[in-house]
Amino acid sequence: MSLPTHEHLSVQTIPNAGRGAIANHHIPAGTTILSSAEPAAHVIFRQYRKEVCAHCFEYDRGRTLPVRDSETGKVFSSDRCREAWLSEHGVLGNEAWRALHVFVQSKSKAIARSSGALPSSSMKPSREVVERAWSKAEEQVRLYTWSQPMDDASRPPPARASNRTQAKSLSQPWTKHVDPNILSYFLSGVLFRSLHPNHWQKDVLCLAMDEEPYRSTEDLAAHCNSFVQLCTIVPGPLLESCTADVCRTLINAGSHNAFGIRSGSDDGEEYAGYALYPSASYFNHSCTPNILKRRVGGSWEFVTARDVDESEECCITYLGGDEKHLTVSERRARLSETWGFECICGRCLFEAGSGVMI
Ligand SMILES: C[S@@+](CC[C@H](N)C(=O)[O-])C[C@H]1O[C@@H](n2cnc3c(N)ncnc32)[C@H](O)[C@@H]1O
Repeated sequence: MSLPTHEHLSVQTIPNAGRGAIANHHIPAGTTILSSAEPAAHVIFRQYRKEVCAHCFEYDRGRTLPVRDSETGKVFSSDRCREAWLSEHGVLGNEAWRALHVFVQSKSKAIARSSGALPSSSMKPSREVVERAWSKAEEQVRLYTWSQPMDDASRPPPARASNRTQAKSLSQPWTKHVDPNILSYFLSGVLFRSLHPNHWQKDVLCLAMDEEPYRSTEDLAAHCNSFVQLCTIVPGPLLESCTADVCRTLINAGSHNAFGIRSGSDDGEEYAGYALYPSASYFNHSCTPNILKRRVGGSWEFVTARDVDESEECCITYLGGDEKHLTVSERRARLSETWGFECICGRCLFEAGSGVMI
């Protein structure tokens, strides 16, 4: 695994903030220092599925977009976006999205009843509980795979699987609750892993990982169930990429690195989903950022907000526009709640240490 290098930026260690993006040289205001590639994984939340373009993420104030692919359920801003999306995902990708669409449609009544959410406790699961849940999910996948007609003689048999255990496994709760948002996020990442194995290895596996990403035991169960369900849905050639390791990486990386898919470029009101952009994930947060980000289609551009000195850290803001005016303690509380860190940017250190109300 290697860290990315850019014309304007190097990735370096930042005291108490992991790694960050440092300017290689003086950069004048208004310079585009980075354009991200397409996301490695993303989700457009189900309630926005008719309003956000699956290719360029355009959202037009709730307008239903004009081009719809009835087989995958995706909508697009234009035929061009649809064509680009189809060629990007290839035959296998199309087949997988079609299969997911059929599965979700078949569960739509149950999804509507539960509104996609499990009743939630506030208990964060311990690491031991997390490991146990994922081992169980992997076992369920093995049992399911074993119960299917063999089209692949190389599949390993599950350990100690009696017919009774198999039958029991197949009637487990993982078949009942369906979360289309998690399924969609997983599938996009599994496809990326399958279509771009080098980028997965080089770019995704280097990201900062959240080792405790689950908000509650129900949240953990929803992710494990989605993994099992996805294994029963995806076409055979994708199974190699549809593993617990891949899905867990997607969760752990997404938790610390994902960008919101919002209306407008930066501070939009509607939160319609999120996406993982590995090359753009080395920008730390500052409450007085020197870098502005703007969405260009399905990617992001990063532009210097002012002159940046050689060796200065380049930072964006993780806060929304309306959050800039909060006090230091309010900003820190938001960042801690959403991102899990105590902000040590210059503004926070100054305000926290200078008698400004905290
Ligand atoms: C998108 S990543 C940024 C790159 C990351 N530092 C790395 O090593 O890959 C976000 C994580 O960086 C750290 N971070 C970013 N901004 C920070 C700040 N202002 N203060 C402290 N930690 C910060 C937090 O751990 C946060 O979860």
